[in-house]
Amino acid sequence: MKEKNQLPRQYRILLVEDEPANIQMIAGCLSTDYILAIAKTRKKALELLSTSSFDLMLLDIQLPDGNGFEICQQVVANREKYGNISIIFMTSLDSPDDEARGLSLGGSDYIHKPVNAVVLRARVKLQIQLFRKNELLEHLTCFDGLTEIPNRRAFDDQLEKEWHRARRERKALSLAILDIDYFKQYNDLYGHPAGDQCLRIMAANLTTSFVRNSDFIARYGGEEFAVILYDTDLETAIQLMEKSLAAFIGKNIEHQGSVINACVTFSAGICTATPEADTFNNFLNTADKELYQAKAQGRARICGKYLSGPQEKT
Ligand SMILES: Nc1nc2c(ncn2[C@@H]2O[C@H](COP(=O)(O)OP(=O)(O)OP(=O)(O)O)[C@@H](O)[C@H]2O)c(=O)[nH]1
Repeated sequence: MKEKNQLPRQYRILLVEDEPANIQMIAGCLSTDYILAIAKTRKKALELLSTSSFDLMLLDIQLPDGNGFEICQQVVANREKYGNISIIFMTSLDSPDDEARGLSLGGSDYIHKPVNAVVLRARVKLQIQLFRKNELLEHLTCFDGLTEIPNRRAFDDQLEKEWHRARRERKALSLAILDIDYFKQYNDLYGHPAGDQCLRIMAANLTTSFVRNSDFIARYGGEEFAVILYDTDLETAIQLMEKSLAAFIGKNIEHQGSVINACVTFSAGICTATPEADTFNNFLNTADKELYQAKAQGRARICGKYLSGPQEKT
C-alpha cells in the first residue's frame, strides 16, 4: 500500500462491448472525460482487467465468447486480482429477472439498450462520484492524517495478511517497530507543531528507505512507526534499518534535549520469523522487546532477533 495523497486524477473505464456501432457511440460520449479501454470479448476483458487497473466497467452481457454475468461473478469473487472496480451492465436483455440478476451479482447499475448518450453520461458520472467517495473513505480509514502513511488499523490488517502469506510461501517475515528518542523532550522544547513536523520527516524518511513494492510502513501510534519486510532475513532488515537511521540522523533535526545526540534519532526493534514455526503474538511481542532492548542499550540503535531457525541472533 504505497498510496499517497488523494490528488485529482483521470478515471479509467473498461468498455466490454462487441458491437462496433455501440462502441463508437459510447466512446464518443465518454472519451473526453475518462480514459477508455475497449474489450470486444470476454477473454480480452479478463486479460485487460488482470493487467491494468480500472475504476468502472461498462459491461455488455451477450459476448461472442461468453457472457457479462460470468465476467461480473469472476471479478467480484477475485477482488484481490481485479481490484474494486464498479460494474454497470449495459444490455438489450431487458427482463426484470435479468436486471435483478445483474444487480445481485454485484453490478452497481443496469442500463437498457439502445443507450441514450445523455443518460449514459449521467449514470457513469454518478458511479464515478460514488467510487471517488469510497476511495476517500478508504483513504481516511487506512491512512494517518498527519504523516500520510498507513495507520495502525492498516498495519494490523497488513501484518496478518503477510503473516499468512509468509506461512503459505515459506518465507521469512521481518517486522520492525521504531520509536523516536526523547520525543517528549523534543515536544517540550520545540513545541507540538515542530514535533508534528518531525513525525512527518520520520515518515518521509521511511518511505524513501524502504522502496520494495512489498515493503510496508505505518504509523504505529504516537511517535512509534512500524515496517513490515516480506521475504527479508534479519541481517538484511538490520542493514536496511541502519541505513534508514543514518539517513534520518542526516536530516539534522536539532534536539538540545537529547542526551545521546545533537539531533533527533530513533531506536528500532526487529523480529524475523518463519511463520510456520512461530506464533503471531510471539512475533509482535519480540519486536517490541527488541525495541525495549535498543532503548535500554543507549538508543539510536537497532536490536533484532530471529525467533526460530538456525541463525538466532541478538
Ligand atoms: N507532536 C506530537 N507529539 C506526539 C504525537 N503523538 C505522540 N506524541 C508525543 O510523543 C511523546 C512520547 O513520549 P515518551 O513515550 O515519553 O517517549 P520519549 O520521550 O520519546 O522517550 P524514549 O522513547 O524513552 O526515548 C509524548 O510526549 C507524546 O505527547 C503527535 O502526533 N504529535
